[in-house]
This record gives sequence, C-alpha cells and structure tokens, in this order.
Amino acid sequence: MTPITRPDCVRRDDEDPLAGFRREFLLPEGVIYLDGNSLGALPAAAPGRIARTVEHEWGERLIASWNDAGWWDKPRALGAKLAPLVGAAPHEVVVGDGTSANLFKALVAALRLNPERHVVLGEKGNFPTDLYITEGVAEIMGAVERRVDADNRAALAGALAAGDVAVLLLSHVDYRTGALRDMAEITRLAHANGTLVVWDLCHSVGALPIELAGCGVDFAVGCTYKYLNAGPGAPAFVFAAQRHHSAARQPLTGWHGHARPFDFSGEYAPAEGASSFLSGSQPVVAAAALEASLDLWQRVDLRLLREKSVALTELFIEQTRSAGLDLVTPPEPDRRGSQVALRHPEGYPIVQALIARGVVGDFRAPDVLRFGFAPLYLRYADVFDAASALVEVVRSGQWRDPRFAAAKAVT
Ligand SMILES: Cc1ncc(COP(=O)(O)O)c(C=O)c1O
Ligand SMILES: Nc1c(O)cccc1C(=O)C[C@H](N)C(=O)O
Repeated sequence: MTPITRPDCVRRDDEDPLAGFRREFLLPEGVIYLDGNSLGALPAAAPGRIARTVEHEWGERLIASWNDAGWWDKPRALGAKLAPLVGAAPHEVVVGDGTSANLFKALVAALRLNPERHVVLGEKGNFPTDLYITEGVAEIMGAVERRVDADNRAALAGALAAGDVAVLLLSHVDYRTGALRDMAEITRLAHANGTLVVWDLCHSVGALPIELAGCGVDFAVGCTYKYLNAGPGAPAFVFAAQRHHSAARQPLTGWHGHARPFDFSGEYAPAEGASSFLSGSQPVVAAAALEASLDLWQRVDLRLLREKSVALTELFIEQTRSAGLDLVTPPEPDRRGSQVALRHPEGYPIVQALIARGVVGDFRAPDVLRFGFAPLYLRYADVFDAASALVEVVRSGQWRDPRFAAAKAVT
C-alpha cells in the first residue's frame, strides 16, 4: 500500500463535503483539538446566542421571557431538535438536568416497569458516574447490582439468561476504549430475556447516527457537551420510548414534569410524553448555547459525518502504527465510535508532551491515551499532523522531559 502523504490529506480536505462546518467553530490558532469527545469546541454562534438570552430576554424582557422567549418550553423544543440525531420522535426526548440525574430517573423508571425482577445489570469499566448511580439506585430500590463485560457477547447473554435482570445499562460507545456496541442486537437480546434497556449515549451522540426507535430502545440518556458542542456542564437529555409514556414513573417528580404546572395543585400528575422526565427549573442561559449548536446540527448529514469519522480514525490508526503503541480501540471501523485509544505505560507524559506541541488529546488511568475525532471541525491534514507528532514524541523520547511528568491534571 502506498503511504499516505500530507498533500493527500489536503486533497481530501478540499473534497470534504463537511469542510465548511469548521468555519462555524471558534478554535484556538495552532491547536489540533482531539478532545472533543470530552468537551466539544465552541460554536461561533453560541456567544451571540448567550448574549441575546442574557441581555435581551433576561435583561430587558425579564419575567415575560418564560413565555415570550419560550423559556418554559425550551426542554421540549431542544428535545425535538435533538430527536433526529438519536432516531427518536420529537416528544420522546427532553433536554434538562445532567446525565447522572437522568440516569437515575431512567433506571428507577425502568425498575418500576419491571417489578417482578430485582437486578440492575451494568457493565464492568463503564464511566464511573454510571456505576455510582447504579449503586445508588440499587440501594434505594432494594435491587441488586451486577456487572458484566459488555464486549463479551457470551457473558452478556449468560447474565441476561439468568432471568432476573430488570434493566440493563450500557454505554453505546465505551469512554475509555471507544468500542461501539451493537444497539439493535443487544436491545433485542435483552428484550428476548424480559429485560428493559437504558443506553448511555454520551460518547455516540453527534459522533454517529443513532436509531433509538428503530432499535426498540426503552430509555436513553446523554450529555450535550461532547460532540454536540453545547459547553461545559450543558444540560443533558433523556429519551423515553413512546410505548412507555403512560406507565413510566420517574422518581424526581418536580413541577416542571407536571401535566398542569400552573394549576399549582397539591397532587402530582405526570405530563405527557418525555416531559414527565423533567423535574425543576432548567439552566436557561446554558440552554442558549445548546440551541445555537443544535441549529447547526440540523444541517449535518449524519451518514457523511460517520463516513468522515471512520476515515479520520482509520487515518490516525494507520499513521501512528509505527509508534508501536497498543491499539485498544477495536480495529474494525464498524466496532468503534469516533475515538482512538492507545495504550502505553508512560501515557500521561506522552499526552503532556503532545499538548505542549499543540496536539490536545487526553489520558485515562492507568495507561490509556485517548484521541477524539470530531468530524465537523477536524481536517484530514490535522489528523496527519497529530499522528506525526505522536510518532515523533514516542520515538524521540521527548516525553521523558521532567516537565511532562508533572502533577496530573483534572481532565
Ligand atoms: C459515559 C458517560 N456518562 C456520563 C458522563 C457524565 O455525566 P454528567 O454529565 O452527569 O457529568 C460521562 C462524562 O463525563 C460519560 O463519559
Ligand atoms: N463531564 C466532565 C466534567 O464535568 C469535567 C471533566 C471531564 C468531563 C468529561 O466529560 C469526561 C468524559 N466523560 C470522559 O469520557 O472522560
């Protein structure tokens, strides 16, 4: 195979149908940002949208904005905008609260829908908040928590076949390895065993097309600050399948999830659709950034996004092969999300040395170097340069410089 050159990559950028989206993000000069799987870049439209919300809607229009600016309905309006990105109907998704809180609500709702069963099946090595929330839910609900290797189909099938699993919680894409799970097949397997499924979409939404309704998923949650670029701590979302709307009962029954909140009634009555998953007042200013981002996402062809994502990850894997690091991410493109994870015992200083050169990836203990590929603002030439930098840092031993072994950063 002829080696790929930088001019080849520049040519691919020239032909890239998604190339124009890069201009819709504000990116620092001289930085190749491969951490959009942790915190996405800033959409150029977001600062203006936030300023309008603050200065006009809040500053001038004050309380009237709950109605006039659509603040009250924002969780539903944003849910409807997000719905096509996850293959759901508009009324099956609401935006609000954080991923952890929504996980809590979805897991309790699922347990209540399957009262004869008492096990919550999670996955070994899932993102810690998923594990901790599951533990908390199990304790409160008098349920039992079990964990399985989500990438071992026989183990998963065996755990489900036990016949006592009320709900299965899995990440669609693993935050550390980047492994993509077969949502359709696993959901089918769970249902065949009488188990409901909650999918965590944090690392797949905005990275690839998702078909929640098509796969028959029961519930799903996800954040909006990674590939969806809504900013740090941006409101999350929750999906509840239409068929569960009448029976599902989430536990944080606040007034924003009430059927008639302005009756100020003393009794709770759930709102229709996924709206019943809302609890209290939502962060309207933060929602403005998400709205700016989702407006941009309405124009994204998810098939092209996935094609480019696969091409970028392929390119990075190919071009870093000579560095000799172990590939943690599945080599088959259809089994990975939009990230590449590599293993090296000195991963931390290697990532720091790369950051010093303007290539921003991250490190996850104990030894994983993670690189996220956001197809809307990354160019093929960026990926080529980042891969060359990694190979050079590893080969030259530059990472041994004592300044790269400094105290570990929080992210
Ligand atoms: C799989 C997964 N779930 C949940 C979260 C975060 O939850 P929260 O948005 O509540 O901090 C993350 C990342 O922070 C994650 O990677
Ligand atoms: N949500 C984060 C935060 O509030 C602080 C720092 C990092 C994050 C992250 O999103 C981490 C990310 N989920 C990960 O996959 O590691």
